[in-house]
Amino acid sequence: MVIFGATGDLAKRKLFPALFSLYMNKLLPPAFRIIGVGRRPRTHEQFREAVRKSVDEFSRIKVADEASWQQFIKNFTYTVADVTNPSDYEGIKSLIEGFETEHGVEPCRLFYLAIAPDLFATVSHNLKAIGLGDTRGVKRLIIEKPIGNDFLSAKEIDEQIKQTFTEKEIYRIDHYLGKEMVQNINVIRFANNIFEPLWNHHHIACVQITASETVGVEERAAYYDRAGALRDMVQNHMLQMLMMVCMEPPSRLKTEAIHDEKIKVLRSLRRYSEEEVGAYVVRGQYQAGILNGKAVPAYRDEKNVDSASETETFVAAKLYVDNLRWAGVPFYIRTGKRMGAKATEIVIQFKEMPKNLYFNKNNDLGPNLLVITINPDEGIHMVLNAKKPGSDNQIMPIAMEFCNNCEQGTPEAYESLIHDAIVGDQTFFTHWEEVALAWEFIDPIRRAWDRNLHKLDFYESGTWGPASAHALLAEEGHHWWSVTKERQHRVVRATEVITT
Ligand SMILES: NC(=O)C1=CN([C@@H]2O[C@H](COP(=O)(O)OP(=O)(O)OC[C@H]3O[C@@H](n4cnc5c(N)ncnc54)[C@H](OP(=O)(O)O)[C@@H]3O)[C@@H](O)[C@H]2O)C=CC1
Ligand SMILES: O=C1O[C@H](COP(=O)(O)O)[C@@H](O)[C@H](O)[C@H]1O
Repeated sequence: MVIFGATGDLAKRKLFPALFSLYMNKLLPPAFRIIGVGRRPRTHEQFREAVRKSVDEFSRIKVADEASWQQFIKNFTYTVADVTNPSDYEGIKSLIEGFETEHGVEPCRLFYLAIAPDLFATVSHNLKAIGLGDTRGVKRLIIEKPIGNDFLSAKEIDEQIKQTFTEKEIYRIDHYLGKEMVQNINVIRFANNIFEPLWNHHHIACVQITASETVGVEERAAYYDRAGALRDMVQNHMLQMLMMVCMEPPSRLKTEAIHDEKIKVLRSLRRYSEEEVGAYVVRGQYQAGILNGKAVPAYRDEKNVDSASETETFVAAKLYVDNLRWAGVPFYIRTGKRMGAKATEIVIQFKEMPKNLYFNKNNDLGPNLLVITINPDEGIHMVLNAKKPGSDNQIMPIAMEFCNNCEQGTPEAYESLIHDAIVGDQTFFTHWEEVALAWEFIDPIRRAWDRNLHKLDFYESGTWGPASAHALLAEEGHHWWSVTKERQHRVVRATEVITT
């Protein structure tokens, strides 16, 4: 595996720890080599020390003994190369071929582009020019999101990389698809007969998908201030979770069948014109506030952010999937930085009972909820109504709960995805058509905001987004649910969370 961008943030925080965990779980091939590439000069030793630091700091599996560490790290080498310079690929080529000859193995080459998307085409082109693009054995290209910054730029990148790699050789990472509970959505839906008959507009009132973060822009302003939350999170992760919830059962558990069903969801996703965007999509930017007892600055005061930046750090939207299954069901999505808690979760809110036999002055009969918690807690819980102990007809919500990661740690998303790329399973990678359709949905929203047709709202750090994000649901008589760990036996309204 050649990692372009081996001196960068992604390699440090995600790729090296994932590789180490795979190694410790005996999920790497018996003979492998990791070739790190970057422009910064590094000796092999310095590179290996950087990998060790990253594993110590970020890996879920820690180094337990020096002997196994040495066995692992001896497979890492580094070479300096500027990917825009074709002659710099000579060094990479000789390291690859040297390894293959030494071990007498057929080529099985994975090129991981942990670099900016505007370099994807250059690398693919240069790999082909040096003869690394047409191997006898296996070659695969692993690329990160976001691919391009709109449909046209993504298409251009795609056409260029396809001069070297076929669709079947391109592994587009959306790390949310590597998360255990995102992969579990299909199983929960298609392996439980109690859910599938209810999974439609007859029984579901609305679906809410939240991916909230407490972190701010951190060190990534150069990228983020240009991208914003719409491109950074909605175009990929949020729409991927939506597809997993909405897709029809695939004819079989094969990559193509699953991709086909996901693509159909995006084809049914209602598109908004630039003029309509204001009625369905809210954008926000964080202001200063208090998070975990600590004062945090406004987005505009963050390092390397333009002091008049209009970049959105929060998006909420009301989406519709216009097909027979989902006609009329609102899908509310929200994602943002510097929010009240780190939580990724999906709430399926079922319709109310047709008649309330338990009507009392408290009006305490709430809807049933199925909550899929993705991060940091992994699990599912169902919120049901039960009799309040000792009362006559008072009702209280109770939760039936399964925790996926309480007893033992589960693999990190990058572990699953790197492993899938090694064994050639594209199921949890994004097909080009998903990328294209997602951009076609996103582009008018972005254009409407660039034209300032709809205003940017502000929210205090540590809260749940601007008031307009709550109004979006109130119009339909809904409100955001918050069912996080601290409140697992109590269902509270998001509005209460703000005030508590
Ligand atoms: N960081 C994250 O959490 C996430 C990142 N991504 C995506 O991953 C990719 C990498 O992101 P990230 O690691 O954060 O970025 P960084 O800016 O931290 O790292 C960029 C890397 O690219 C290398 N690089 C840049 N230009 C060249 C060049 N001309 N020749 C060779 N190497 C070059 C740099 O190496 P050097 O300086 O040594 O040349 C560095 O290793 C991006 O596409 C990003 O969108 C996606 C999801 C999350
Ligand atoms: O891709 C991205 O995801 C992270 C959030 O990922 P998570 O696994 O911690 O939920 C986000 O912080 C980042 O901006 C974005 O590029």
